[in-house]
Amino acid sequence: MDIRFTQLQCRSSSVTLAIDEWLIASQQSWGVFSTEGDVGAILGQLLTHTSHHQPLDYSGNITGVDPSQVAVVSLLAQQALLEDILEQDDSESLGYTDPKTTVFGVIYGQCHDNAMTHKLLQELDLTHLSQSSFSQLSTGEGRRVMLARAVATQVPFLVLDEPYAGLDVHHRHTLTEYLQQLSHTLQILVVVSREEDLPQWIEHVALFSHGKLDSVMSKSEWDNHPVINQLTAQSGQQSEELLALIRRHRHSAKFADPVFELHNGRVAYSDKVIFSGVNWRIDNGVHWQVKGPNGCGKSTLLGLIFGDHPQCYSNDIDIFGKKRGSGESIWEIKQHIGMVSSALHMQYRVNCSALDVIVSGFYDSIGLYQKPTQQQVAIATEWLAMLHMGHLAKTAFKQLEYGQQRLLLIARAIVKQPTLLILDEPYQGLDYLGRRLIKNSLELIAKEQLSQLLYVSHYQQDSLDSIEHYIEFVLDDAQQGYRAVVSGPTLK
Ligand SMILES: Nc1ncnc2c1ncn2[C@@H]1O[C@H](COP(=O)(O)OP(=O)(O)OP(=O)(O)O)[C@@H](O)[C@H]1O
Repeated sequence: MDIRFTQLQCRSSSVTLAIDEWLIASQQSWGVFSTEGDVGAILGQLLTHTSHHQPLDYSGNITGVDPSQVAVVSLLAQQALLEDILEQDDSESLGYTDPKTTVFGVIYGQCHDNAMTHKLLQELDLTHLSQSSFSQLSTGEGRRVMLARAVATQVPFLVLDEPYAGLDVHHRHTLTEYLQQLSHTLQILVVVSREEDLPQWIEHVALFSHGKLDSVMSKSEWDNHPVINQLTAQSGQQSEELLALIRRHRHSAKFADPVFELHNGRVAYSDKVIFSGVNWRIDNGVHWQVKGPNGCGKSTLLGLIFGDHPQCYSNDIDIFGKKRGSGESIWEIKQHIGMVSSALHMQYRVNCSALDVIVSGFYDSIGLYQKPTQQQVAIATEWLAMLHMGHLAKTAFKQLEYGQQRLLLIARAIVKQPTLLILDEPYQGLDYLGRRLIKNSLELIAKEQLSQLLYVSHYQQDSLDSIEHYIEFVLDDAQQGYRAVVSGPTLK
């Protein structure tokens, strides 16, 4: 397809996109780097004539595109599919068998071709998950299914919005090679907000700044472009301002030491053991990063701490000085914990306003069901301004782009300054500046001990200087599933 954008101006309630002139010539694949805003989501909607919220309002021209021949992979599309599948599985659950939409079914549903489905399962390292329920997959597993599903549509043009988000190092590497192979037969638009995610094989790069197409260039020109240095300088000052806000409202609380202890932890499902023999203690004031490949059980482990994993009562856990299951209420525990994760993002399906989402952090609720105090509203309003979302205070959470939703959920987790701040791949969907802002702020929160961090990210670049303790899951050939290796300066 020869796709040409001319004098395009696009505006939705929450984002804007502007392109004076851009030609994606037939056979070309492009990398798109965006400093700010959900450019990938809007491009995907424009090229497929679909909209997740209200129809997109735009002026100018887009020529040469056949929307039925374009497929999009994005975090928002993954979220929407998951919601549909949960609804569908729920509505079928009145029967005697446990309904589940399998990974195989999700891919097969697009091509109705057994051989192709098996080939895609193999190419994307999903064969072992073929009969797993789509809704129970880990984040990285789900991302790979979304890509397989898009390829199964057999359209000649793919828009991949942050295709590497949530993938572990190994799968990021294999995906790059896989996309290169695909690019020989179809056109791909890879939209990223991390400079290291632009595949080396990409020849053309479009740079978007503040939602506007700033320039187009070759990959080698991109490699020497100064934009990253400029952005890094810009984000430093903003983070200081955010920390000043957190400091202004800081309060102190005393907690038992250790904060959390898991003895011989084990999580298993009928068909597999995820991990076993996990012994882990979180001492007061120590920050931890949880590491390991997709599907090893990182989110599961954090769910045991947070208390929303069904197997948290079958494990031997002490938290905040109490044995779990000894009569404590889940709210007693949760009031000391702030949490950001893809699972929470998925659960946050109520339709409250952007401001209320942040306020709901004071009550640990999904949605807001109590009348907040004036001070709580004032603090949440300050947060919104800091995130450049003041104008969206009354906009419904569901109307916002995925990255904006994620920023709100991060603010929701931090706003009450919890003892434990659990950040399970917090940056998913954030643009470059949003990610820098949050990363710098977390670094400062950790350094000043404003909260104790439990942190998951697959990117080496996301490492926080203040985190020196690691729990890493490694596959154990001698036993089924993973075991955990803990390391850090105060541990032997
Ligand atoms: N109800 C369930 N039944 C069977 N398997 C499940 C169920 N729920 C989760 N799993 C599996 O448990 C494993 C661990 O999932 P988890 O989300 O903890 O992984 P993770 O380490 O956080 O992965 P990622 O890096 O992709 O986020 C995955 O393989 C997932 O498919």
